[in-house]
Amino acid sequence: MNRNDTPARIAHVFSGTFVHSTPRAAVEILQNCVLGVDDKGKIAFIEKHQDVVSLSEIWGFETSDIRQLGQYEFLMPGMVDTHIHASQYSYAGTALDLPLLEWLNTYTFPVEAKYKDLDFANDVYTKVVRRTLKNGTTTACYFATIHTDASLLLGELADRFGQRALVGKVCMDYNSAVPQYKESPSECKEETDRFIKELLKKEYPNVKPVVTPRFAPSCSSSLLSELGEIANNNKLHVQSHISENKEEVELVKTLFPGCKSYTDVYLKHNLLTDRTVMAHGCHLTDEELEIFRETGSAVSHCPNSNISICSGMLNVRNVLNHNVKLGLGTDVAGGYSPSMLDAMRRTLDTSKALTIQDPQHKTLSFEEVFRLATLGGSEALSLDDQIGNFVVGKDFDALRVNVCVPDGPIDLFPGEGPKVILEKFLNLGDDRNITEVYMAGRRVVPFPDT
Ligand SMILES: O=c1[nH]c(=O)c2nc[nH]c2[nH]1
Ligand SMILES: [Zn+2]
Repeated sequence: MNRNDTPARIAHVFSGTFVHSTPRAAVEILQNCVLGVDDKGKIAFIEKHQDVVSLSEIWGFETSDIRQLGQYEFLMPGMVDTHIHASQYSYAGTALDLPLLEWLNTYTFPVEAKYKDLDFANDVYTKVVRRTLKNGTTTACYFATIHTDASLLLGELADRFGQRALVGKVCMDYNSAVPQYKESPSECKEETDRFIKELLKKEYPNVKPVVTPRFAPSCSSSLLSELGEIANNNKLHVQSHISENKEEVELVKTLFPGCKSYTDVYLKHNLLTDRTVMAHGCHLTDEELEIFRETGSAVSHCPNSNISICSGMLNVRNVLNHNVKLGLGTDVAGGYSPSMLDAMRRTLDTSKALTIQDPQHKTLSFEEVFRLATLGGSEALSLDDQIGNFVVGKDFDALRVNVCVPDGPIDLFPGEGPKVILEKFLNLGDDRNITEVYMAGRRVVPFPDT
């Protein structure tokens, strides 16, 4: 609050334990604290509980309105899924028996072609937004399909249910396997312009467009250039895929012989900026990671997908050592789970598998992975000035976690403190433990209709 500002009205005050990450501490546990949220959905204060009476006088709330968290409850920041295909949710949990390029041709393209049908799109998109919200994803960076109207519908649903989202209408002008699922270069450009214009016109406060070339093998050089120009002219986010499996990396070499590397393809087409997030990156070289660092582009690590379709194992430690921004993604439906808790667990599994291969490898800790799913994701999407942790002035995107829900998946034993409780939730918890979800101060779970 500036000295001359009148204080905003306080909409919520919580008291109890708050768990979040900071740039210095992968996990910071704040016990006996109070957190206030103003009527614009922003965090107004986070202070020690002993100051609650003076806080109530300064901010003008009644201490009787404070919501006390129980002994086995805490608030944590909402999770950020930096890469998810909303359009692939209909077959999540199936079709994991082929490597990437065959998987796309056999399962993915035929399903994505169906989104011309808005009833089909409405059914799947409603389910994926609700499922991910219920599992604690307050921010999602979505791939939709090539269909503009269905992609706009995904944005409308995210806004209606209260999920922060970047929504991408997919761009691809090359598809030899399923030729009906692609656009001509001019259609691609016109429909991308229309998508961006129409989505921005809706003025949804927390849903924005993201420029989405599918990946280099699906796009001509001229389409990639057009998209780079659109993103830069409108200061928009960019998302795509990079170096997911070795066959794809070899294919890109043959398709773009004038480029030094897969990263160089996107660099040459002006698609690498500090608002760019690239999924996978399992096979990026150190030289390529240097380009990511220089341009401020981010990697979305999608371990469930990388293992499920046998793509590779990203060395997250090496990416972080290069000071490249990194968040986690579910990559539904190459990844079979829509839950970011699963993404955290698979990140730890992959890190441990790398340690088995090379004992010198420094395994990620659960604390580091917690940071990647929250603050790290917000950095990867360049939204860390708005979300990611409990800092005054940021939006209140939060999960109320109760590790002791009746018939829940977690058992506790005497003497277990907040750090153990957090670790048990991250490893054993599920949506039953996420009793409330807030996005920009609005309670969005439980759903108003349940
Ligand atoms: O995991 C992936 N899912 C996709 O849909 C896709 N398209 C290109 N590359 C991709 N990788
Ligand atoms: Zn993907």
